[in-house]
Amino acid sequence: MVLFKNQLYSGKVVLITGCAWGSIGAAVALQVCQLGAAGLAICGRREEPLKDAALRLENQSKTPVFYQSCDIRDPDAVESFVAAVVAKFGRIDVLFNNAGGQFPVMAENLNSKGFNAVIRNNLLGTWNMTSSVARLAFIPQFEKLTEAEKKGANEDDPTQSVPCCFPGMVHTGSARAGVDNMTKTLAVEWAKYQIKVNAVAPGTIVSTGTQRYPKEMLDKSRRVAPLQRLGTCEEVANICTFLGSDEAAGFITGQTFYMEARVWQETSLNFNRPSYKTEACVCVCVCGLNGPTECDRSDNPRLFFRSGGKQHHKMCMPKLFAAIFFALAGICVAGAIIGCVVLKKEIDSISRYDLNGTLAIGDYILDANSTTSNLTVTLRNNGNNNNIVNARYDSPRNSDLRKFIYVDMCFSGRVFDRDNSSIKIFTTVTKPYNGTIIQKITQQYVDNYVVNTTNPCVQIATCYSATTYFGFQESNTTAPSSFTVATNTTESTSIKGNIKNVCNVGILYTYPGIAIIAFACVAGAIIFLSFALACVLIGFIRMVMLGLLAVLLIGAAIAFAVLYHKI
Ligand SMILES: CCC/C=C/C(=O)SCCNC(=O)CCNC(=O)[C@H](O)C(C)(C)COP(=O)([O-])OP(=O)([O-])OC[C@H]1O[C@@H](n2cnc3c(N)ncnc32)[C@H](O)[C@@H]1OP(=O)([O-])[O-]
Ligand SMILES: NC(=O)C1=CN([C@@H]2O[C@H](COP(=O)(O)OP(=O)(O)OC[C@H]3O[C@@H](n4cnc5c(N)ncnc54)[C@H](OP(=O)(O)O)[C@@H]3O)[C@@H](O)[C@H]2O)C=CC1
Repeated sequence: MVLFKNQLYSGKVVLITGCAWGSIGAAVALQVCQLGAAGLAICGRREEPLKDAALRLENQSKTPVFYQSCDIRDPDAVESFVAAVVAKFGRIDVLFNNAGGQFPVMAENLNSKGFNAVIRNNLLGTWNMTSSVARLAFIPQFEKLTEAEKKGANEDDPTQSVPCCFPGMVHTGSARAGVDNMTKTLAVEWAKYQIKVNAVAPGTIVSTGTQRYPKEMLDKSRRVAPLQRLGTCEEVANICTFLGSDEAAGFITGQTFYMEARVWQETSLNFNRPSYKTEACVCVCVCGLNGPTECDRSDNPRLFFRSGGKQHHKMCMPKLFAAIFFALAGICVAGAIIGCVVLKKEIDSISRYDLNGTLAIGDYILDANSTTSNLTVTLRNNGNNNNIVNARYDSPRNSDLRKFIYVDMCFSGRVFDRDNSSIKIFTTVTKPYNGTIIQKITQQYVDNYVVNTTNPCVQIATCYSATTYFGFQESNTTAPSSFTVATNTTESTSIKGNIKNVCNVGILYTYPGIAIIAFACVAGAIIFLSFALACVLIGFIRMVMLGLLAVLLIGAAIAFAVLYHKI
């Protein structure tokens, strides 16, 4: 590909700083040599890469190459190098200030020495070289021209200047900004010598230099680049060669060419920015009277809410939703706490009957919170079954919502004073709240539960508004004579001491309404909290999808709760 006129650099002596093979400087050098440069001078701190580059350049062109080790930060070394170039080639026509560089570092980790090193490299070094070449070559050469000939040497400056900012490399950003201004200032100041001063800000270029940078950093550069790729040394060389040619760019001066115009601007915007999409932003602008605000100027499609006033508020949709969901989660947590406290209070108020002693006929088991009698143990003289002891249990609060109450009755020994006899239990339910259920439960105990002396506990279920009679009957159908004590109340005292404990009257299921609300609040808190976190972490679209899923889950949970409640 022939980009430039053959021999464009014919007769020109070119000085390029920093020219190791593979660097931008070397690419510029190759082009100018192949375009017929009369002489090339290169420098760098290390001699070996210079020697290598000089050999390659001479192999690929007819241009004689002069190289010398020189640190551009050292003004004396620069002065001596430039003098040597002038001595070697007699003049310098074009200077490419290419040498430079820095190291990636966060500002807070950058010490003064490091900052100074980079400023010296990129700003001071550039100045040293520019000043030396101007004083030792450009200006004297100009002075020697006849009036007719005074039409110019030119200088091309391929260091970057950063249009916006340079996150992660404040030192070089500062330096490049300095070079940008230096370019403009010298272009104006030295126009009288017909020196044209331009700068190139290449963006991120694949080179030996960037190979030393972390891959993530280069990936990020690629991502934010308008063209979604990194540049090549040759592409930078093209613009440099163009600018360095008086013939091609003779009227251009004082310019900084941003090869990848918005790259750093974009990088800075993306620096530490959350990952959610900006197009989902709601822009709430409370506008003043002075016309459009920053919201109007946004590139992204946004929703606007406006009112009068002087302030401007912006809030992104995910954040807005996150705030709402956090608030809802907070309400749910409060509801759950209140529900649990109420439930606990209710559970604590449930009677714990522990008679720890003898239950006598006619004794009452009192509800801890009630002065009314709840459980009455009486004798029932039914004529035929004269050996039956009956207890009657009236639920303590007929008006409340509790449903099932378990009464555990434990015996320390036999109910009746008769060795090795088993006891059969039966219950009779009157006024059942729910005949079917009660019957089922009581039936279970009636049929299956046989108390003997080694397992003397029974459990009897009752329900509110019901009166349950339960009793203990000897399995032996023939009533032993000693049981006749139960045939009348006066003799009932003989069962004293047989029933040791009637304990643990507790609830199975109390205040189902409150329980459901508390459960729903806990579930709601979890769900809303997840929503809020989803908004913050995964963005709006995914959050909406998660939201739909959550709505389904909530629906299923409510349906389950209602069904469970009904059953
Ligand atoms: C996305 C990419 C875009 C841009 C791409 C390019 O530009 S590509 C082109 C890329 N090509 C280039 O950048 C090539 C040219 N660049 C260089 O030669 C170096 O980066 C230089 C400019 C710092 C000079 O280095 P030197 O050794 O001659 O320097 P010195 O002895 O005068 O002072 C050194 C002081 O600076 C500090 N410091 C130095 N390095 C590091 C570090 N890695 N870590 C932390 N700190 C560091 C340290 O304080 C040290 O003092 P100490 O603690 O030692 O007492
Ligand atoms: N590559 C990129 O993406 C970008 C590069 N730039 C700039 O473009 C220029 C070239 O970049 P690139 O080719 O990638 O860099 P490289 O690191 O590949 O090459 C830098 C060259 O400069 C020489 N050099 C560095 N510091 C000094 C010094 N103090 N005195 C003399 N010579 C020096 C190096 O040789 P030695 O080590 O032997 O001294 C080397 O030959 C640099 O200024 C760089 O900062 C700007 C923006 C982006």
